[in-house]
Amino acid sequence: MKHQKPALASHIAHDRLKRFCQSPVKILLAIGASIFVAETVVMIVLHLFQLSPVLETVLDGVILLSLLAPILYVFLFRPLIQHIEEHKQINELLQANALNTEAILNNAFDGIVTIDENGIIQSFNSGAEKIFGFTSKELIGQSVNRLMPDAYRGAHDRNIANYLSTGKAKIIGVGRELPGQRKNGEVFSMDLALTEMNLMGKRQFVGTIRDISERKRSEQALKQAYDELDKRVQERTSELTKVNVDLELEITERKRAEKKLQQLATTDALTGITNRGQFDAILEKELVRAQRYHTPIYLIMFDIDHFKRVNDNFGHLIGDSVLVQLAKLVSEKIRLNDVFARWGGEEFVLLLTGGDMLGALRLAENLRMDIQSFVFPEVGRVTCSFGVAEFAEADAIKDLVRRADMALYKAKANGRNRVEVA
Ligand SMILES: Nc1nc2c(ncn2[C@@H]2O[C@H](COP(=O)(O)OP(=O)(O)OP(=O)(O)O)[C@@H](O)[C@H]2O)c(=O)[nH]1
Repeated sequence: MKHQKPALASHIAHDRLKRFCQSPVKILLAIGASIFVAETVVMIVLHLFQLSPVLETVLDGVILLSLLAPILYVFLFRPLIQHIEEHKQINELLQANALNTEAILNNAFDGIVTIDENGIIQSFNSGAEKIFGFTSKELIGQSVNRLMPDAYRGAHDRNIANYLSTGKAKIIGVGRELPGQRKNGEVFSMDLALTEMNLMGKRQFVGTIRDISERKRSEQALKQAYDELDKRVQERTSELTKVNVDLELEITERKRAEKKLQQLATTDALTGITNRGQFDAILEKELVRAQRYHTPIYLIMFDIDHFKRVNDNFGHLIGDSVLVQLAKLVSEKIRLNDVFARWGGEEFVLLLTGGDMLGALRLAENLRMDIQSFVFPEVGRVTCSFGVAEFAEADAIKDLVRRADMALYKAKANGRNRVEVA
C-alpha cells in the first residue's frame, strides 16, 4: 500500500504529461510562455548591469539559447522521441502477432482457406496444403473452384452469387460434408465449415476443412461388415424359422400320433368306448380314492342275452354292429363322470362314483328298459341282464368284480333281462 501511492501519483502525472504532449497547441503555448518569461527576466538583469550593447546582445543570445534548450527538449524532442519509440514498439508487437497468427494457422491440423467475394483464394495454410496437395503459392490468387470436382463448381458459384445478393446461405455458419478434389484429381470427402469476416471493409469467407475420407472409408467398411452380418443373421434366422416350423409340425404330428396311440391303447377298437385295460387302471385309482375318502363306488356289469343267437342268425358282422349301437345307446344315457367300458365279448361294465345303491339300481334299470325298447335295424330288439355291486372298504378289485359278476349271473339265472344285486 505504501508504495502504491507514489506509484499512482507518478502514473497520474505521467498520464497528464502524456496527454499534454499529445497536443501541439498546448506545447507551442508552453514554449512561447516559457521563452517570454525567461527573456523578460534576462532583459531586466541585463538592464540593471548597464553592459555594452554588443555584449548585451551576445549574452542575451547565449542565455536565450541555454534557456530554450531544456524547454525544447522537455516539450518537443522528448515527446517526439517517445512517440517514435512507442510507434516502433507497436509495430514490433503487430509483427509478432502476425507471425504468431501465421504460425497458428500453419500448425493447425485443419485446412484453413480464405477467399474473397469472387471466390479468389487469399490464404491457404499448410493444413490445406497437406489435404489438397497444392502449395499456397500455387493457389493464392486462383479460384477456389480448383479445390472441388467439376460437377460442384457451377453450384458453388451460384451459391456464392446467391449469398452476396440475398444474404441467405445454406452453409455459412454451419458445417457440411462435401466432396473436395486434390491436386492429383482424387475426389475425397471433407467437412467444410464456412464463416464470413470483414477485413478492412472487404468481405472474406474463411473455410475450415477437415479431410474425412479415412473416416468415411472406415464407416463404409463398417457398414459393409454390418450389412454382411445382418444378411447372415437374416439368412440364419430364416433357416431357423424354417427349422422351427418343421419342428413345430413334427411336434404337432407327434402329439397327434401320441394321442392316437393313447386312444388306441385306452379305447376299444370296435365300439370306441373305454377298453378293459384302461378300465382296470381307472378302477384301481378310484378304489384307492374311495378308500382314502370313504366315498361309495358301484359297479354295474351287464351282458347281452343270447347274443350267440344274434351271431348265429345274422352273422358276426351284424353282431358287431349290435355291439356298437348298444355302446352308443348306453353312452348317451350315462353321466360324464361314469366310466363305461367293454369288459370283453358282449359284456360291458359301468363304474359309478358317488351316489347310493338306489341310484345305481335305478340307472341299471333305466338302461335295461332303454335297451329293451330300442329296435336294432338289422336284428330288432335285444335285452340285457344286469348285476350291480357296491364297493366295500375291505374289498380288493377282484372282490368287487366278482360280486358284480355274481349278480349278473344271478340275473341270467333268474330269467335274464333283469337287474340283480350281489
Ligand atoms: N359279433 C360278435 N360276437 C361276439 C363278440 N364277442 C363275443 N361274441 C359272441 O357272443 C356270444 C356269447 O355267447 P354266450 O357266452 O354263449 O352267451 P349268450 O349267447 O349271450 O347267452 P347268455 O349270455 O347266457 O344270455 C358268442 O357267440 C360269441 O361269439 C364280438 O366281438 N362280436
